[in-house]
Amino acid sequence: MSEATTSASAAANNGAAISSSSSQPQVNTAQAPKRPKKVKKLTKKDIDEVLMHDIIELRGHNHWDWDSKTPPPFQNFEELEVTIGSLAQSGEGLGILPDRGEGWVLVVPFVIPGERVKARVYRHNWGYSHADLVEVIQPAENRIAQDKILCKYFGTCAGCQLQHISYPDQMKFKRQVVENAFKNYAGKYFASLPAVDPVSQSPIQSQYRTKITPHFEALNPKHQAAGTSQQVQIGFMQSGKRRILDIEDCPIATPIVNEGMKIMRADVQKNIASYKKGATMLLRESNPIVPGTESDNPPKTTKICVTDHKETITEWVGKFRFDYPAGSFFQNNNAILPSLIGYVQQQLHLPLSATASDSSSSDPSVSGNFAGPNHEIKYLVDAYCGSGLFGIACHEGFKKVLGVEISAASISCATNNLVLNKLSTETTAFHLDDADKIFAHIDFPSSETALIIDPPRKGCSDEFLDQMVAFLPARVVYVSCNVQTQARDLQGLLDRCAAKGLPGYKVEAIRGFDLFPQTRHVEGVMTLTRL
Ligand SMILES: C[S@@+](CC[C@H](N)C(=O)[O-])C[C@H]1O[C@@H](n2cnc3c(N)ncnc32)[C@H](O)[C@@H]1O
Repeated sequence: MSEATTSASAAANNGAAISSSSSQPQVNTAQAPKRPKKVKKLTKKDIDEVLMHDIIELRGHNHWDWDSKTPPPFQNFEELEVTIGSLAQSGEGLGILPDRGEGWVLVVPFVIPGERVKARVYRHNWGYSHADLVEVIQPAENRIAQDKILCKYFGTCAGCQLQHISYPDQMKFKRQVVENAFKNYAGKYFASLPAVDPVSQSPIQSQYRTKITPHFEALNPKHQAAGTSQQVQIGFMQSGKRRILDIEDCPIATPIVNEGMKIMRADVQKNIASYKKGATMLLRESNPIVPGTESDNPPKTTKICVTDHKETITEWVGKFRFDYPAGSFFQNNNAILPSLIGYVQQQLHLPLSATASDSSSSDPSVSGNFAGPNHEIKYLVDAYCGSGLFGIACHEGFKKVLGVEISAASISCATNNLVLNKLSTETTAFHLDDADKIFAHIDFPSSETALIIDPPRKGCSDEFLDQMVAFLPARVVYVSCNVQTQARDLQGLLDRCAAKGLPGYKVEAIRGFDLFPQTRHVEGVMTLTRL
């Protein structure tokens, strides 16, 4: 059973999306999440706020009958029947309880809109409660049959949210997630945005993750002292609980990563008594060149699983080789990278007078590479460049490329990747710096410069957007694993332009890429042209 919060008011104190000073819970749907001066890690508040947008959309209004003292209209751990009305961005189903309170909402994982389900409530917020799925009473016609579900841990493990949904339906859901993000967090400009394009599919929907990070906890010393036998749990968090689920293999991870997991599990199990604390393990696929074949064209590669953060990973994206530290950032779905890169490249080189329909007409997962360089745009800036993925793979057609990254280990790999890919260090360079200062070092003419932004989940800081508006690159391609902060940043950018009396940017295209099949996550790519 899940840990319960005993009163709605206690839960509401955590759910800061709801104003506790007002007698009615409110979400300010007109404004983007408040941006701290220097952007920090995303908090539960931000996540609750995203969920609240989805709840308000389902209820059709933001009027509530409760104040912060109102307890939920049922007992803790009560089992309730509800019909699922929609899927939240979290991948959880939302259902209104018509006969309990006025429109109290249940948040239930692993369900599909239209299904009648039984769920056990365990944590309450102001106007909604989280519940474990107990039973699907009336399954949706499109629910994947239990014996066809990819993973035996699905429904218990917190890692995947969508394995019970067909892949085409996952794509429809993710497109909606992207659209809702722009509606809720760039609402002022939503009417002027192009329709969100269909999500580009991953060529494989299982065995795609090149990196996983399972956890384990040390044995409980009290049980050890009493000589009670204990089973060490090595795996991922359980859905809705703060407990680790023991997992022997993960069907969305690549085969070599699963082989590595077997070896690592056996090692941890054997030596568990020596661990004072639990830990998170790293398992990452690497494809190094087989020694002696370096001068072959192409050289032979092999697959290994790396577990040491400091080791170097070798990964191939199309014709490019990327070496990077095992513990640093790199995209986790190698199979979709050629089409993501092809699309970003195509978007960078759109004619500056392109229309939205020009830019979104082709499905990059089918068409592949870009049509050719746009001679109006000669310079490329790669902000948050990591180990140089976009700067290197998209360098063709640019006179100069400059990348900036805050991790010293990544930047030294990015520089080494230039050499590995035989790119000139005269025309392509990577600098160790804060992206907030990226334009301080750039003497490219802004009307001939394209900017790639690929920040962490928290998005860009105020300082980053301020300097961007001071520079005004002619083309921007913004890649993000968090479409809510991406949309918030778009609004921040356009607001800044308006405040300065500048015409701002036209949004050419918004498209999701499915880097994370079977999960709720989607990568957003947005293309802007300076007006
Ligand atoms: C989502 S990753 C993208 C990396 C790269 N574009 C890729 O696709 O491999 C974000 C990167 O931003 C870097 N980063 C975070 N904050 C930064 C900052 N303030 N300035 C520059 N880089 C930053 C991180 O170290 C990380 O490598």
